[in-house]
Amino acid sequence: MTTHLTTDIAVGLDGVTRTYRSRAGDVHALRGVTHAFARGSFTAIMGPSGSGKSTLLQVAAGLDRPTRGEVVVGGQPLGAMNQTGLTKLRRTAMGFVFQSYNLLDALTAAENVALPARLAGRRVRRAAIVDALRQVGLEGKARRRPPELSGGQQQRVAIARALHLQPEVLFADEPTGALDRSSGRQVLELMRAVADEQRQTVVMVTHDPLSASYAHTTLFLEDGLVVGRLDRADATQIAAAMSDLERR
Ligand SMILES: Nc1ncnc2c1ncn2[C@@H]1O[C@H](COP(=O)(O)OP(=O)(O)OP(=O)(O)O)[C@@H](O)[C@H]1O
Repeated sequence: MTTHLTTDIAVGLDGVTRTYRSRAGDVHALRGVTHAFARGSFTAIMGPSGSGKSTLLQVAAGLDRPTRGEVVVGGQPLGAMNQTGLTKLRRTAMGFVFQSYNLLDALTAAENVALPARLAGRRVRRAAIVDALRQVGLEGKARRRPPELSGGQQQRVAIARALHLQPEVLFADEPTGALDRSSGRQVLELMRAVADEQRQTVVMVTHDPLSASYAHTTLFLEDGLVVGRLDRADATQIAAAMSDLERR
């Protein structure tokens, strides 16, 4: 992967393997994954349990190092970075959203959104916080604390927190896993809008074909390899591809 080709690639994986060594033997969680996540794309990652989805997300986000291969985020190869550099890049270039919202109950929504920037020692602009909350449709809830918000609203605060530093890429692991259908839909529509309107890049692990149908592209993992891909597919097509995989 040469630098002049990476300008429109938010996250690039080149021959990535990840082997966990354990007393019971080696576990090959990723066996050689090469994929370019284009800037402004929304990609869902699906696959049977144990196929390597979480490992892929962790390695792409620099939370875990590949055994072999290279990960490039925003044009920067992660392999060449030390822990301090990686932490800095994660704070500025990446946002994270998980099934559990990980908000602090003692802080208001606005303070939760501002927290990563504060931890990174950055100046927090009030206007940027208001913008981030507006982007997720919560401009009127800035002073509420998480216990005073619904699950869907809390997840949207978590997304505002992830987006407020304008990261290159938003990584999401089962972001709607704890939400009812209608709140889940709002969160998925929001992530799609983030990609379509802000040209930010979203990579989401999910078990749910309906969630995956909000993405532009679904990648299918099996046994540590990307074994398939669907573009602009609906939930029925994605579910059919998943059951084919699980039947093999
Ligand atoms: N820390 C670890 N040590 C040893 N093996 C691990 C470790 N983490 C994951 N694995 C193994 O690596 C493989 C891939 O795991 P991973 O969690 O990436 O799969 P997944 O597709 O996210 O699964 P699920 O859908 O069940 O969350 C599995 O066989 C798992 O048991």
